[in-house]
Amino acid sequence: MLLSAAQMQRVDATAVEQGINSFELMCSAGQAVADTAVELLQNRSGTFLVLAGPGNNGGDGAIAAQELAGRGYQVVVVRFLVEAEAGMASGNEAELRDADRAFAQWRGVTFAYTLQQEQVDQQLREMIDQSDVIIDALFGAGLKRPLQGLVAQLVEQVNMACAKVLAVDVPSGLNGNTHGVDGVCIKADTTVTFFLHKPAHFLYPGRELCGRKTLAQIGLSKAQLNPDWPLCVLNEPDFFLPALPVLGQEGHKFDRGHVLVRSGPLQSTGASRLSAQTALECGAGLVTLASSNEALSVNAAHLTAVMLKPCDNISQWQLILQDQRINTVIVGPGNGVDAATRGCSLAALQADKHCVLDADALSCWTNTSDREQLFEALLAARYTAILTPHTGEFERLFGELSDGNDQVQPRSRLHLACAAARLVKAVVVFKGADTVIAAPDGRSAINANAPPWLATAGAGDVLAGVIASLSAQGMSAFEAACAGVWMHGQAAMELGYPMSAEHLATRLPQVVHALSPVNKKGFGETELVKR
Ligand SMILES: NC(=O)C1=CN([C@@H]2O[C@H](COP(=O)(O)OP(=O)(O)OC[C@H]3O[C@@H](n4cnc5c(N)ncnc54)[C@H](O)[C@@H]3O)[C@@H](O)[C@H]2O)[C@@H](O)CC1
Ligand SMILES: Nc1ncnc2c1ncn2[C@@H]1O[C@H](COP(=O)(O)OP(=O)(O)O)[C@@H](O)[C@H]1O
Ligand SMILES: [K+]
Repeated sequence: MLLSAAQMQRVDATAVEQGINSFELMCSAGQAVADTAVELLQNRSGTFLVLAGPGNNGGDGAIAAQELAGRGYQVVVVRFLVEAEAGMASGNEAELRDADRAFAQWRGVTFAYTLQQEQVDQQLREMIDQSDVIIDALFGAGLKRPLQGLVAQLVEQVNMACAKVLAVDVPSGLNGNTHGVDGVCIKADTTVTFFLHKPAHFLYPGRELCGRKTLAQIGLSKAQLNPDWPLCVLNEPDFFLPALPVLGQEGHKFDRGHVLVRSGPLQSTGASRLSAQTALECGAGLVTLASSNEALSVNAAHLTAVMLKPCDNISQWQLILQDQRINTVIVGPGNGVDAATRGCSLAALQADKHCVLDADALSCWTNTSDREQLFEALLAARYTAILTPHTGEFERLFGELSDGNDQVQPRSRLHLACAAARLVKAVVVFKGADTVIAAPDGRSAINANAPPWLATAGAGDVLAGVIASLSAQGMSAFEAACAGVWMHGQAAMELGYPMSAEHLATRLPQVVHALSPVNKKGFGETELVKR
């Protein structure tokens, strides 16, 4: 599970309400920072510089300093305080007291600066240049505004320094609520976080700014979580494995679903074939490609196990949709940005099928009344549809969205995907380097296993295919989308760079195979007991 900075602060407060000593939490956090800092030195001797901010993030830094000094390392501490404490204080005196207690335990020298000071001076510059590991304990969950003045300059100096940088909780400047950076931010080699990661650690730019991520347990537990918080997870197999398709011993191919894919016209049939082929190879029982008569022979020349059906107009499409055995439909890949794609998308949504709308089925709603028609059909659909937009498609479809939480500005891809999912009651797979999968009930997942070479022509068509395949085999829309996105990234990782969408489509079945519980079950074996 992932928690925003605000939720983490709530966890902290709940812990205190439940009788957990907040200073002990800080001591555990500081010790974890020290452990990670030592690892960064890689068994060499060296100097640590702790840059400590005015809040509890700085307190963690002070505890780490004392711990490191106790282990015999040379440590320099610089504390940045608010000049007029009363005017600038966070208002939470208990938090300030913990940080002050931490500094009271620090036995070494503290160089004190005020945040109002205008420039990084020579002394500070030298301390940065002479250190081997810089511990960034400036700001964590309590960051309220962009870094300015002295700290902004300081961050720029640190980012240019040769020292390794260890960020405490988050790299200072990364906002744990908006998940973004407004202005400058520390670029860390390693980030140590406590209890649970934040979405900002896995969304860009945070994912890159954090460097390696480590998680330390400091005495918090599920007992401090609010069960009403919508689930946000890192998309990993543990999350979707229990939902993967299970095959009955006497199962029929129709038990594993029948996927219908709408082909593009003669000059653009490849995309839908990639989707269809992937859907079949990832386990769907049957796949049919509905193709115009003029494209039929081109499609036929490339397909064997995927079936073909002629379909020249919306009436024929609706007739095909009447087949009750077809349980899942893909519309969009290579289909064309036109009225026919709009009509076929609406008909699919109205036909009580699981629907994956991708590519042109997301781009063809060019005016407001078109979009309203789509949104109405999505809201009325019997099954939760799955939309798979990349950034351009998302912006065309959803434009300016409000997620009802206007205090969090600017909104990240996570906020936008969740808002879109809620608006149209569909699962939204917001594709990118940090693909977000959002469900209408507020659940969300951030995917982090996809390598950059996955961005290749046709990769999206393959993704639509695997998601539809899993959906056809009985997985819920959200779980099918999460599993499909992860498997897609994993297949690309296994292939390595360079890679084409065709390679991806042929590799995906191996990923499904490796994860599927059915391959561990030993079907077809007859146990013969001899006495
Ligand atoms: N369970 C938890 O949540 C725990 C949290 N701990 C630490 O506590 C941190 C959160 O502490 P706080 O809530 O005190 O917050 P921070 O220490 O992140 O910062 C708050 C202080 O910074 C000031 N400030 C915020 N943005 C500023 C800006 N742009 N320029 C100048 N000043 C700014 C605020 O006025 C306030 O004084 C976490 O990040 C973590 O490191 C740990 O001590 C262990 C337990
Ligand atoms: N930098 C990146 N790192 C990892 N995955 C990426 C990156 N950029 C794009 N992707 C993924 O590549 C796929 C591209 O899909 P899409 O944009 O629909 O391409 P196409 O339309 O060519 O099929 C998506 O799954 C997306 O999440
Ligand atoms: K920090």
